[in-house]
Amino acid sequence: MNKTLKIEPLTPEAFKPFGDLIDKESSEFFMINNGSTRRYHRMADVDVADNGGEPIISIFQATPLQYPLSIKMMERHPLGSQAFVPLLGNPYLILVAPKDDSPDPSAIRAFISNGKQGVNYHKGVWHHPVLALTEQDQFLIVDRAGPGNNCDEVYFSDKVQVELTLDDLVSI
Ligand SMILES: NC(=O)N[C@@H](O)C(=O)O
Ligand code: NI
Repeated sequence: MNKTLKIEPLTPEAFKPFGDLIDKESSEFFMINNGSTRRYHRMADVDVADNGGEPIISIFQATPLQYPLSIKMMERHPLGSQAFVPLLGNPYLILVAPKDDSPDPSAIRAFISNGKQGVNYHKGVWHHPVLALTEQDQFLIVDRAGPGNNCDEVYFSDKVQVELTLDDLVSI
């Protein structure tokens, strides 16, 4: 199977099958703190309690991979959600595939965040490990610590060729 992924802009509707957008621009807010602060309330839920899991907050500092990128694998977290919030405002890529026993390479979708949009992968959603586009980019991560295996990785056979190029980046 040969496929070059088309990179799509990140919108709540497009990302809905995979999780939540953590994005002020597409969220409601209400005023708090005597009218000095907007609260963009509950953009996503932290779903990590299965099997005695607890929510944790971490920072990832990521190095960009080489492009064009051949997608060799996808992973999922069967016991919990995983949120990525960009800390430095840089665009980054997101690769996801629908929940299934194994990731369907033909169903992989690529999105680009404008650098102000975070994502919260729902439990069990197949995704590629973080894809920074800027050297040493930083992300706040909210995911799960606890017992049990919470990371399934599936490597594609050599017959599967899924490419990600930056040539046709949607201007965002
Ligand atoms: N392994 C790890 O903590 N990171 C991945 O889950 C990822 O999605 O980047
Ligand atoms: Ni992950």
